[in-house]
Order: sequence, then C-alpha cells, then structure tokens
Amino acid sequence: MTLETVSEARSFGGTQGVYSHDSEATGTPMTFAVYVPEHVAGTKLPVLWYLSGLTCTHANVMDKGEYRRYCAEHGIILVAPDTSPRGDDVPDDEGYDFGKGAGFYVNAVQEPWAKNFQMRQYVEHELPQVIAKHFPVDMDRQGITGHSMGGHGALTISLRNPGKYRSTSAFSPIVSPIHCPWGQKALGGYIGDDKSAWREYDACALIEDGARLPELLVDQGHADNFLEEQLKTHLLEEAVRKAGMNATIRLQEGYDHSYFFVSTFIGDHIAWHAERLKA
Ligand SMILES: N[C@@H](CCC(=O)N[C@@H](CSC=O)C(=O)NCC(=O)O)C(=O)O
Repeated sequence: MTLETVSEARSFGGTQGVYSHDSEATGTPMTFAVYVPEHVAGTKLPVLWYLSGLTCTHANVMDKGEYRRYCAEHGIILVAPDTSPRGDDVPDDEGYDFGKGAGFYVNAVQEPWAKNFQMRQYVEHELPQVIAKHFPVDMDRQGITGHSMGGHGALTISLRNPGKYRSTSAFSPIVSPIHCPWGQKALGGYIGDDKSAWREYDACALIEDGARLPELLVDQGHADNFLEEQLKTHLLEEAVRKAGMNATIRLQEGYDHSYFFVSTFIGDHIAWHAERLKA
C-alpha cells in the first residue's frame, strides 16, 4: 500500500496534503486530499470524510471549501476523495453527470463501468484502510459529509453502515436518486434496469426500508437551481418525518448550489461534527 505524496503545504498550523495510490477497487491510481491539524505527536484525531459532487476531483473542496481554519480549531482531520476513477483506459460519457467525475459512490455492475467504477468499495473500505495506516486518525471517531452527489454519498454510506460514522451531515444532497434525472441516469447506467437494486443507493428509500441515523444535519440553498428537479429536499423531510428520525434540515435563503454556499456553512458543520466526535 504505497502512498505517493503529490504536494504538502502548511496551513493554519497543520498540513494540507494531496496523495496518490494504486487502488485495488478501481484498478487505477486514485488521488485524495487530507488536512491534518497541528497536534501533539502520537495523538490520534477524529476524521471527517467530505465527499464531493458531480464534476469534482479532490481539489474543489480543498481550493474553495475554506474548511482548514475550522478543522484546525476543532482538531479534526478532513479527507476528500476523488469522485471517480480517472485515466485514459477508464470509460467515460459525454455528459458531465455520468462516467468520470460522476461515480455516484456505487459499485457498478453494468459493462463497461464495472471494472473501474467501484467507488462504494473504495470510499467505504479501501481508502479508510489507507488513511488508518498513514495518518494519525482515530477510526472510532469518524464523521461523514458531502455536497450534492457527495451529499447523497454521505447519507447512503452512513445509512448502510449503522454505528460506523458517529456524525452525518450534508450540503444540498441528492436525497433520492430514484426520483431525479441525475440519479436515474447514474443508477440505470451503473446498476441496470432492476429498480429494486437502486434502493441501497437512495437515502429516502433506505430510510423507508428501515435504516436510521441517530441524528442528521442538512443545509440546502433556497436559491439552488437544482433544488426542484434534482435535489428534492422535501422528499428527505417527508422520509425523516415518517420515520421519526432526528434531523435538522435547514433551507438557507438566497444561497445557490456553489462553493460560496458550502464555504459559508462548512464552519457550522465542522463544529457540529466536532461536538459529536469529541463527546
Ligand atoms: N457543470 C454542470 C454543473 C456541475 C455542478 O454544479 N457541479 C457541482 C456539484 S452538482 C452535484 O453533484 C460542483 O460541486 N461543481 C464543482 C464546483 O467547483 O463548483 C452544469 O453546468 O450544469
């Protein structure tokens, strides 16, 4: 499990790094970003996973998410994986919403995607092992968050793994891929026509089918162009209400889908995760 350091820079007393390794899950090199706050040598820190949205690499949140000040303040490591396998041999689609940059955090079973698009395996299993081996993380104190397609990833991964993540939040998540064009294209393409197999990749369906989180925080911009057609926050509100789940879902007036929105509320989310991860 060799790790290549792509870059490292000092920031807010800690280190913002970018690293690369050969992934067994995707069969490709994978790049990810990790911020490690200043800490006493030998101590282990809680870790927050940040999953990014369509068209993103590890770099979007690193460049525009403005999380380092808050991670440094709360002593939280933040890991940002890529959103898909990359490389000349990896199949792609003409659209921005499928193929490279759009792995949807699923294990594809359809060809030609199945060989490389194993992002569920990568994010749930392989990358955590790499992080545990190479960084000062306390794997008993993991939280997960994400934006848009990454919000969908955070919700579904946490719902499928009860107890693994002590805290779960999301920014403008795709709450029900089954019910939106982005999700229907992705799940149809990666998983196939059997819609019953889509349910494990749909936060609302997972909740309907009995999965629960002890708590949830979601922020959604009210002026988000994708809200009505793709994100459909009201479906999550309905699902958590019916399930009696403890969820705070905030509609933020005037905010759109961009990183101007994410960076505005990321401090709130990191503080919220820190409270639960350090309890
Ligand atoms: N290019 C597309 C929209 C792509 C887009 O908005 N991507 C979002 C995530 S959308 C859901 O997962 C994003 O995070 N973009 C990266 C960024 O740095 O802003 C279009 O033009 O419609």
